Amino acid sequence: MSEPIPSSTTSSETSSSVILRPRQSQWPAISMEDALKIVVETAQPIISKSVPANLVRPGMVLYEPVIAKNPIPPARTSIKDGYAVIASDGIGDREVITVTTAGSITTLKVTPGTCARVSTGAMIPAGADAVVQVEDTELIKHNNIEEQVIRILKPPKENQDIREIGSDVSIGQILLEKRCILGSAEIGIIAASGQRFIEIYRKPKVCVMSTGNELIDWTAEETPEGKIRDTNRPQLLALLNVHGFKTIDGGIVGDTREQLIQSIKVAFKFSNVIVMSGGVSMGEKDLVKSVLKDDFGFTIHFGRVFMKPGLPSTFATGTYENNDLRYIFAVPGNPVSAWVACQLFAIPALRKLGGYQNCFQTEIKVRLAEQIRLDLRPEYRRAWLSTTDNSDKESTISDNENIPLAFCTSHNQLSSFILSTRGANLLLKLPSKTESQQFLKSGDIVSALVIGQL
Ligand SMILES: Nc1nc2c(c(=O)[nH]1)N[C@H]1C(S)=C(S)[C@@H](COP(=O)(O)OP(=O)(O)OC[C@H]3O[C@@H](n4cnc5c(N)ncnc54)[C@H](O)[C@@H]3O)O[C@H]1N2
Ligand code: MOO
Repeated sequence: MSEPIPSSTTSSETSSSVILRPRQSQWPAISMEDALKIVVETAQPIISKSVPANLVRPGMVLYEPVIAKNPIPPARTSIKDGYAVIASDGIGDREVITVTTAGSITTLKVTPGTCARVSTGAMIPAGADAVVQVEDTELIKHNNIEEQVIRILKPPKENQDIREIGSDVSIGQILLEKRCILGSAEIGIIAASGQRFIEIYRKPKVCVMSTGNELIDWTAEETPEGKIRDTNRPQLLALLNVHGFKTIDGGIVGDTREQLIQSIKVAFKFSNVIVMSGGVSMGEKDLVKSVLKDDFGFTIHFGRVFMKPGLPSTFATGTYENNDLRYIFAVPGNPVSAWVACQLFAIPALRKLGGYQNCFQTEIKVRLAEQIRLDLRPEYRRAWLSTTDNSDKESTISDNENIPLAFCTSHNQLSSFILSTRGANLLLKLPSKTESQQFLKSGDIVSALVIGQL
């Protein structure tokens, strides 16, 4: 856990009194590596809850393994539409003594020289030990309604085309491991397991609020002079929803200590995590860190991170009213910084809280489609992956050319330029510039975080 640089400032000095504000940030700009380590080490999964099996949904994470309550299949069933026979009878004519279709039961027994007509999925009648598919038979006698005698044309082998009880899954078998993330396949497996209740990790509820006197709601018909539309709140609510988290809209909060305190208190009534944007830098109205530290007594784990965009990103935790740990991600107000910082810090923490084993975005190697001027800070540049397929010229291209190309979404990558987020499915991880390296060339290979559908 990193502590702020010792400072002689008091709580009143970090208030709105502009003449007293510190002229240098009190918060060391820690490395991205340290910040991410702090975030995932601090975030601890919340408790579990039991949900009826028919209410499990994609994205839920298992708190306990799912165990088979019944064997699959639960009875000996036919794999084919055909005839259940006694294998040792070999080829020849058989009297059809009964019929079983999927879901029906017969008490009749197949005896030498007889057979039962069966459908795929039907129970095999007692006595039979093989199924002969209809294609390998011939109809010999019928009464215009029912088959009476059929001929087996190919010698059957014992157990042919029969699924034995429990041959797919036995009782007590672990079907899904603890921490498994449920998708459509896993939901099907849960349905087959016979379990009626499933224990899952409780997902955190996240309140999203925007701070700033300049903000008006994005639904407003007009933008009054001096105001701007609150874009961060809808953007971050949607981002969190895409990642499967339940969100609460905390609205717009004015830049006063009282309004911040009041809004955070209300948010804590409904959520254990707050993502708030704005008010974390050096301006006289940037009160968020001070409110969290001085009014809520929260620990500020970091107040700046040496990265771009998102330098003043802040992460704080503390308890409020009960002993549950509350988490606050205070991301910068610039829309791009807010979006990137939420992806980099809040999403991994929320995934950890929700029981996910792998909290971070998938990282891939990409080839730069253009030259990039490096920044003093390590940068997360918005980009999209080319889907050009090179498979037809595989033998003529080098290994590097096989690495997919990434195009920056725009040349303008300022943190205020919201269009730089448009279409981005990657965040390129660019290193800081050095004396010897000021640029990356077109064709250079860099790592990138996957943040959208490829
Ligand atoms: N003297 C310094 N000034 C600034 C520094 C610094 O280190 N020293 N850091 C800069 C960096 S980097 C960033 S990023 C911004 C972040 O500042 P804040 O988090 O305090 O954000 P605000 O000042 O409240 O707003 C910044 C910018 O974004 C607009 N904004 C805010 N909220 C929203 C919203 N919900 N929707 C749309 N736009 C929003 C706001 O109007 C400002 O234009 O600080 C730099 N300054
Ligand atoms: O870090 Mo700020 O987000 O560069 O603009």
